[in-house]
Amino acid sequence: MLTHLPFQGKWREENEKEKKGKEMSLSLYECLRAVGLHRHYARFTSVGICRAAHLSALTMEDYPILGICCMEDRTRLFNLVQMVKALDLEYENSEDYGSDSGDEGYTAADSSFSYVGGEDEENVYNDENERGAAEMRQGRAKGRRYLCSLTLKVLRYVAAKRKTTTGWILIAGYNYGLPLTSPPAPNKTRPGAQRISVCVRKRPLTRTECKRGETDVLTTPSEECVIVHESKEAVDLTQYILKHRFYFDQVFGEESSNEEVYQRTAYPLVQHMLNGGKATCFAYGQTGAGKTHTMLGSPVRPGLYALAVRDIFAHLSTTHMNSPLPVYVSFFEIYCGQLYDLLDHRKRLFAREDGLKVVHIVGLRDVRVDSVSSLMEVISQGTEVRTQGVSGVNPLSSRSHALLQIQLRDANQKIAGRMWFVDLAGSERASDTKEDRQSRMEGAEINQSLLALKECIRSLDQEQSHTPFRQSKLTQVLKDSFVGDSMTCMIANISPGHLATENTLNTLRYADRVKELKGQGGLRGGRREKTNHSPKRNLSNSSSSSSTSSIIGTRGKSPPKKPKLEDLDPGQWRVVQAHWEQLEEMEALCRKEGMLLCRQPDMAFGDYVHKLKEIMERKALCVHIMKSHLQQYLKPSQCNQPHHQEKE
Ligand SMILES: Nc1ncnc2c1ncn2[C@@H]1O[C@H](COP(=O)(O)OP(=O)(O)OP(=O)(O)O)[C@@H](O)[C@H]1O
Repeated sequence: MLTHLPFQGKWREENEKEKKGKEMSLSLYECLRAVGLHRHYARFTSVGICRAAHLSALTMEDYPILGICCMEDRTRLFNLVQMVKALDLEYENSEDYGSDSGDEGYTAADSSFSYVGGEDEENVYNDENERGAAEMRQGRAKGRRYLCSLTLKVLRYVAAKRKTTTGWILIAGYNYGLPLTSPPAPNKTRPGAQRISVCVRKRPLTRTECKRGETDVLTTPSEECVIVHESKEAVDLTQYILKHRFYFDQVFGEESSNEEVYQRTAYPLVQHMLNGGKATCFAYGQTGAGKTHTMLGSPVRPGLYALAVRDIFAHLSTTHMNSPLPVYVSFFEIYCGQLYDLLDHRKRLFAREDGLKVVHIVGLRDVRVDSVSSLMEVISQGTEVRTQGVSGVNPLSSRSHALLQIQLRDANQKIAGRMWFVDLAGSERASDTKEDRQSRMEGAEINQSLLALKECIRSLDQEQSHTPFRQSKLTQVLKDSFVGDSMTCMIANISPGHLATENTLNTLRYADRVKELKGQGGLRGGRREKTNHSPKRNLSNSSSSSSTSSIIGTRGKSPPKKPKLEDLDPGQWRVVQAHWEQLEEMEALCRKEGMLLCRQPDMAFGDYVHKLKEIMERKALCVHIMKSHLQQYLKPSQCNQPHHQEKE
């Protein structure tokens, strides 16, 4: 407590000695500022507390003397004192810390600081003492470095502490530190009625996962929202939880049945097909996340294939009673960029474009089915020969994309409706796969095709004139589904276990990207306005949109505002920092490999990270970068430096 401390005596003397005409302390001010108590700085110094280290002697009884009265300020000071106490040992033992280097060397003028040591001090010492003076200067320089790191530690500690003590950290639509998704607009159309819908399905923990003691890190608070609770560790080793919130057209919890999922995802597509249209339903996700369970199901719980065919036959039997349209199915896989017929002993197939740019799969076997059971028989034949492999995540992982095509044909054998069900290969990172060459090639091929698929769906969504079908075999054979009046639904399957958190986040980010730019001129614009209250959303919006305006200046928009670093929480600082370093590293590697790095204005931070990861994995030749654009938002060096925050 202050009354028992010789602060009026020993500290003051010490401080008098230390200051010697120099200005007031930096680190104390910075520490107080970090917790929002800098307005009390004068009071602190007036009672002799001029250095951050002095704070460790404070007790709560001293708070009123220092003008700290309200509960909030008391809590802040308490946290700060604990922090300084925790660092005390380091402070005492630090070799870097010069014996006389307290808070000297800096001036405090309101909230801006400048260094005033150095030159002036040299005059204090004469030539004989030059060596000693040089040593002292060195000591001070070390001291200043130490002070800087101390201040940083205090800042990080306090920020982390503040978050942990208040509970969870919430990051909306988390994307490498940049939130992307927004809550859905209130009057949105039903998922099935949209041309493109993106849904998420969470499966329950399996028995094996339960036995392993895995915990469920996913919650689905509403039909459109899923939250990932990611366990993290702060710099001071404090554990905290990051909550990543994502919004989709439809989110299915673990209690949802295949029938329910079907009704809200594929059923509208089947109706569209029965009206002569084209539709595609994708199951996407990490291996073991439930794609096959959703698509194929089991005899007891039939999946989307069977449920769709059930409805098709039911419809045909009522509307075409006399001569129902024949139903044909074909089933093939795309493995390492090659097509194999699963209904014809894995015969190699070729996708060829005719003069009208229509893609045909030459040699593909069609099988006519007349009931659900005959369809299931055909599918089980094909599934048996589908390529599977061992991934780091799953001992029996699907390593190919399986495509089931259901066609209705009229009397002239012309297509009167077509539907694709695509069970995509496991989306886990290539690094999760085994190290042999074949597995790496599989992983790279899968990644490339998934990326191409995302691009195609996005361009379809935005009604762009050019859709990059040829980027992969998958998009090439599905070309027909991306043009005209087609409908698409993507079901992102996610595993709830904590060990799968990273892959789950990647799946959700991917799905989020597919949907991200939905209706740039419409829905998303509306959403953006609606959700601009959050500083994090401001960051997201400014980083992922209108990025050209400040660089190219062609869109007539005012430049996006810089996000303020104080608006980011510590979790974001760290992630941005970490990914930035990773980026630099990857970029350097790309250059070393002689790769061409070209820049494209409309690229968000998350995309950039993804692209670089992709390129590192598949060694492609081109990556689109808007680094200078990113830099203006996310200067990593600023993340930890309060001085820069000040300037912001
Ligand atoms: N919604 C669910 N309810 C109950 N069990 C599920 C559900 N989804 C998946 N499972 C179970 O989880 C396990 C893995 O599911 P599944 O084989 O469908 O994964 P996958 O994503 O198809 O994997 P891969 O890509 O390797 O083929 C299976 O045992 C399956 O029965």
